[in-house]
Amino acid sequence: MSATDRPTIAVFRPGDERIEDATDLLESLGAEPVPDPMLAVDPTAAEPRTDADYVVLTSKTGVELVADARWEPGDATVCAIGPATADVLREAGYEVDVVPEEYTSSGLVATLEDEVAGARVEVARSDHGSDVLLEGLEDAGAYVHETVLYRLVRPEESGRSAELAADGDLDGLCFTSSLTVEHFLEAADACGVREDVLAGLEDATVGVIGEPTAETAREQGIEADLVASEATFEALAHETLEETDDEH
Ligand SMILES: O=C(O)CCc1c[nH]c(Cc2[nH]c(Cc3[nH]c(Cc4[nH]c(CO)c(CC(=O)O)c4CCC(=O)O)c(CC(=O)O)c3CCC(=O)O)c(CC(=O)O)c2CCC(=O)O)c1CC(=O)O
Repeated sequence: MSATDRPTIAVFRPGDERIEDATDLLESLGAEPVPDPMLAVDPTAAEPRTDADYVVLTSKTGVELVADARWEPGDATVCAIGPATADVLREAGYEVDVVPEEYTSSGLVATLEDEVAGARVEVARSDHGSDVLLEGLEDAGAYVHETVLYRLVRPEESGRSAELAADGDLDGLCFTSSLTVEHFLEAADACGVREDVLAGLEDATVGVIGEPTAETAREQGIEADLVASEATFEALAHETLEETDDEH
């Protein structure tokens, strides 16, 4: 716990309004947020193909970039990986045709696999998107093309949360993607404290946004205490804080 007796919760969202929203939400729930952005966006200036039957968008960032480029979907079926991405599409004036029941790459594959045989599917996303989506759609018979709209990099100044974790001063962590886990541990390596961080996390609540992130954490030696009941930051924040309160 911090000097204020409020649980300290680290959050790693990109350093735009997403980290501000996350910080505001955690504060409103009674936590002391530790904002430590682990992702920065580096646009490539690439644009989605215009001849696709289906176009898949997997993030708010991707939507903002295509909207800025005044991308026109034409007759394509527009698919969003989850409700947050769908909301940003609608706010930008696009119609959203498909949102899977489970907000993950495999959830999208499950939703589309019966209808995409022979179709051209454009996947527009970052340079770190998972192969599950491309391979799953190809296995369903689609002609899949990926456009990398942006690269995701670790901000140089990131790492404050790793130092706190190494000292046992974090009560909870909210990991919002696989790369946030990897970059958090890279930051720990940069400070030479990986082993202390892993030990410090034993007493903290580790929350992750979805099963893909939980799997990455496991591969890196971090066992998640909870997987959010749906892939939204709101669910992740509430559930991580509840678990943190239960444990302290
Ligand atoms: O691991 C990486 O960082 C690179 C691959 C990657 C993972 N996430 C993003 C885009 C992105 N989303 C969020 C938060 C968030 N995730 C989801 C569902 C979701 N999206 C993906 C990837 O496309 C996955 C992984 C997968 O299934 O392969 C998942 C499942 C959850 C998981 O365990 O990762 C949603 C739902 C939605 O979009 O509607 C959200 C939004 C939640 C909300 O706003 O409430 C983030 C972090 C963040 O918002 O803090 C990111 C990374 C930043 C960005 O790209 O803008 C990617 C990149 C990609 O898809 O190419």
